Amino acid sequence: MAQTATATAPATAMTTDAGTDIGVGIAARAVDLHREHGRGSAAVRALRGVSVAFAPGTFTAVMGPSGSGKTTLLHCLAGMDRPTRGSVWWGGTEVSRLSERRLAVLRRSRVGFVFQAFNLMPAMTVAQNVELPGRLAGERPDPDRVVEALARVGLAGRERHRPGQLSGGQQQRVAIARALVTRPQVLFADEPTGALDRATGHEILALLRAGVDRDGGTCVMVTHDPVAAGYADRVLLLADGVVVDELDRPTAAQVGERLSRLGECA
Ligand SMILES: Nc1ncnc2c1ncn2[C@@H]1O[C@H](COP(=O)(O)OP(=O)(O)OP(=O)(O)O)[C@@H](O)[C@H]1O
Repeated sequence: MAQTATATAPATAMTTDAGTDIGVGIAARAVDLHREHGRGSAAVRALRGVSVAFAPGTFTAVMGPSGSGKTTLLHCLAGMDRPTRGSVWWGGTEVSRLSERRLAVLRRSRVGFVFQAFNLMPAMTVAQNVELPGRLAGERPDPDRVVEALARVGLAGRERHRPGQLSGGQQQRVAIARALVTRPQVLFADEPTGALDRATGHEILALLRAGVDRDGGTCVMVTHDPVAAGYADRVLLLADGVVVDELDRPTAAQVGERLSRLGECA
């Protein structure tokens, strides 16, 4: 794709599929997002017109049945996948129109991503893992930032350990520090507690919640777990590639109930 000038977001309030007015102060948003995987008769319409906005300083959980498009939405929002149609914005920047090169540079500084499986390099130290994305981008590591990022996730003093010397929860903390080291506008997390036991999962969720409450970050998390979704300010429910419902300040019980209703409809 040709390199394009940075476009400016329209200064109008917007509405999600569920009809909630989000307003103009947004960290990220999707506008009429469509994503088709494959072509012709084998094509799968993973997203079929998702419009949603994420206000700064909020924690959103994305839920829905298997195959409803959660990961596809997260990847499009994080600039890791390109929508077939529609647009993705980070603040006033239209991400979906950027060249690959500009997108890669911007993605490094503006968003962080945490995976279920931690994705750490076992032969590297904790500090080297946190520095790695910057090094791959040709940047000189800033040791103070690495130390600060590790302190924020409760791992001060663990810089020289290897991932194999840490528990699963601590490894996920390293992955979160790696995602936060550039102080991104939005942290995206795909099932960040999926590989952890319940107690450790709660520690990670509390950490994500603190990143929003204490540091003013914005977090968007895919999860299958209603208890995890209970940490969020808002839950978006996806089914068949569209947002079908939205819950504000949800309890785990409310989320579970809506999910089972969705399951009955599926
Ligand atoms: N690379 C791909 N090629 C073809 N189809 C894909 C690809 N990625 C996803 N899909 C399809 O798109 C649809 C949405 O997938 P997606 O992974 O976004 O759903 P999900 O809600 O995250 O599912 P799960 O909860 O099982 O992880 C599914 O039907 C899936 O099979």
